[in-house]
Amino acid sequence: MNKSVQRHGKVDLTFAAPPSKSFTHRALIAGALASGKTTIFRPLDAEDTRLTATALRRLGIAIEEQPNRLIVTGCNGAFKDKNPTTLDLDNSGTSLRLLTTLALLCNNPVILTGSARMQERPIGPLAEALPAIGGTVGFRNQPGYPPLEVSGKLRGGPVTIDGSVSSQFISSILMAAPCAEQEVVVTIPSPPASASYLDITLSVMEAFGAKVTRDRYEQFAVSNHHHYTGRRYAIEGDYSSASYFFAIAALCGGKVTVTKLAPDSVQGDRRFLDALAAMGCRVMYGKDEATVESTGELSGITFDMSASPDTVQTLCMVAARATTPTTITGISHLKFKESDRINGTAERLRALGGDVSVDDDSITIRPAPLHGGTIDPANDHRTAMSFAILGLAVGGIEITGAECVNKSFPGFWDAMQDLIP
Ligand SMILES: O=C(O)C1=C[C@@H](OP(=O)(O)O)[C@@H](O)[C@H](O)C1
Ligand SMILES: C=C(OP(=O)(O)O)C(=O)O
Repeated sequence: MNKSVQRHGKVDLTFAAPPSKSFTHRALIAGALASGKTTIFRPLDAEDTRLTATALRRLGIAIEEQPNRLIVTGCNGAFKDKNPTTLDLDNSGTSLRLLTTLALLCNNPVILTGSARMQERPIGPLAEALPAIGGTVGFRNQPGYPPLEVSGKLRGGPVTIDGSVSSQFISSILMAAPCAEQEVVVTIPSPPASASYLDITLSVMEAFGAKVTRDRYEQFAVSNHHHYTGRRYAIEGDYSSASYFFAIAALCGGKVTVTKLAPDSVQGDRRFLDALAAMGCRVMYGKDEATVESTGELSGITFDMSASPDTVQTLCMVAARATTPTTITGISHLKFKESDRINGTAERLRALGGDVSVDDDSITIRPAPLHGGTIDPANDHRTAMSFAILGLAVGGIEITGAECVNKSFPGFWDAMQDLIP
């Protein structure tokens, strides 16, 4: 499916944020490990969250679908798998990484695999850490990359893990830890990438009854005497997906309100609004919504996005229309996402006339007259959505393979119907 995007003038629009992908993955996993049933209200129904649900079903978890809710019957920390299982997680990094440690709660070995791109996304640091808590990991092809086979029992104990490539490695151990045979103490020797996602992980763990003692992002001690209990759990709105709507106000001028967002959310991508404010937008918060207002005049900024990886590309689009340069730092791990989002974004902006330079951990975007062109997102949902929004300011941008947004935001093009018919 291709989408042609033309320039649009000032807007005055309201959108509803879709449910959070990260919270939905975690609620499914906590509900699966819990004792009793969990009702998840307003879960995200997207390709990635369906991959997590399908994998849990393959491990014997009953997940019933009802309108706008899922009913999960937990296994009380021990899966009832009868045979070795292969889980294909396509290109859902969160699904594959979080499920890797869950394999230590299975009776049989579990093979975790995925798409060609998923097999280029590293998992070595997690694999190196698992033996310390009872796991055995083998690689089917390239060491350090999926497909991997995981077996063993979640004994628990002290474990040190490098989170510089992905916070998901740490979240994986944390999510399973309440089901270990002994307390799990996770030590992180250097600041983890995307640290804010560890706050999402702890938020869900504690909501389901886990007990975690933390020392900043350096150490987490998870009690094995406080297990997950099934509950009613509502998914909050997704700030990563909401960023595309907010960016419309910045790029076209006018006002955009996004509802169904928690103003006090721990989601790191809430910081995208701070970046817009720093660039000259007016940001206002309501009870469960946020509003961005802009004249369309934007100043460049220097901004650390290390805890907000999924809105870096959205910010790059806004930066491309600012009157002074922008440098975004803390982004080295974006090389390992659905695509190499640092060089991929730079190359695509340059193809539209952009003036962009990159190094291993940052991208700098300078003012330049942009023109239309064709953008192939290479099956990266965030590349497709980001450049679509840029098209509303530049005009004449064609997005090919636009269905790739279904990974995280199946309703994106419908929501944009009035702007991108
Ligand atoms: O834990 C999660 O839910 C996620 C963590 C982040 O990945 P990294 O920790 O690999 O940066 C983020 O990019 C991804 O979309 C979701
Ligand atoms: C990187 C992302 O997700 P995942 O790591 O789950 O593939 C994303 O949604 O941008």
